[in-house]
Amino acid sequence: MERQLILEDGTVFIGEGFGSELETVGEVVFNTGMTGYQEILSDPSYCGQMVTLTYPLIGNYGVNRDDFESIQPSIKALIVREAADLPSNFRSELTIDELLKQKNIPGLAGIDTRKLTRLIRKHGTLKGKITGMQADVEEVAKSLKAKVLPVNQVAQVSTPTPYPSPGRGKRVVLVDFGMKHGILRELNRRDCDVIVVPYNTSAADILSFHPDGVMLSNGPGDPKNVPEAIETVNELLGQVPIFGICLGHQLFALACGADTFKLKFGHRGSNHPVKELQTGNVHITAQNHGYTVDPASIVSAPLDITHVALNDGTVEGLRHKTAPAFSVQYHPEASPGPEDANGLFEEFMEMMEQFLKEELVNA
Ligand SMILES: NC(=O)CC[C@H](N)C(=O)O
Repeated sequence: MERQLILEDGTVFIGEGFGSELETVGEVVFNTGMTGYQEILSDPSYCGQMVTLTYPLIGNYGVNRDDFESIQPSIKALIVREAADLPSNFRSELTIDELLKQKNIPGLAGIDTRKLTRLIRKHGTLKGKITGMQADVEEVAKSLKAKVLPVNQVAQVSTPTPYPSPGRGKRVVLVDFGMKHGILRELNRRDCDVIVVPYNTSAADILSFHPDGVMLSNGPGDPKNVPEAIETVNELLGQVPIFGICLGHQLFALACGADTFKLKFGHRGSNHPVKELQTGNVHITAQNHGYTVDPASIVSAPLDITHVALNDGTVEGLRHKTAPAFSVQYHPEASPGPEDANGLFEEFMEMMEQFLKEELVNA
């Protein structure tokens, strides 16, 4: 069925609807990964966003049982050049169309995704609506312009109650701001005894689990929309080793007195080069973020910049000057990949071990 994507600036893309027939409004962003559509559409950090994929053929290896990054995808819509309806892969269980129908997510195929991406790069992320052909373009564009998108996405995707993911090793409290399964998978692989807690858990409640370390997950939206978490991270500083990823990194920065701002069109893809300043090593990383830490604000914060993006020089990693705490803007858990930065989980394990030793010495 013919459907259209209307943007707030009045641009229209007419294509073929697939998946759900729902009408939907969201922030339109693009991801440049050549593979990984299943992980992208189930990454809770995309909550409230419509994602266009620049790779032209999506769905060609189907959807499998294992590669989801959350149980319930919270992406608003998927926009593609071509949706493959005959996937070919031994793991494939569903087509992309079947999955989107099952999860009630609209898809739009057959549009010029290159043109859409260039538009977003030029004007910055735009609000958009996927709707039927009868909609009045001018009216929709006007109402989109005036529309304020919801800001409570973290509350929507975080777990409502704590739950354990047991292991015999280090006890890690994982604060769930919209966690990708990949983070839990990496901690479990290292035999961590993980307790996943809601985003608004207090520092006292986190410490009551006697953790060896605290992990701050990725998540959707503006980090400034979760002030309670900034407060919590601030209280935890110095008391327990902390490792933050993406939204967790931004919350860590804000908790240390630094600032964040919104990028024009963000970083979303699987091949973003990041340089580690100390060694000069470059890692190719998976990224998905619209906000970033302001480097000018770090000068007066107790933080060192450890990593920078090679494409645009933005901050990609931070370390606290005195407390055992560090964070990265990119995704060491990869999912879909690449896995260059996976060693950061080892660094976290070592940091927890070191902290424990120092505590024993000082006891
Ligand atoms: N993947 C993430 O955690 C994204 C963080 C934040 N929502 C941003 O867009 O910058």
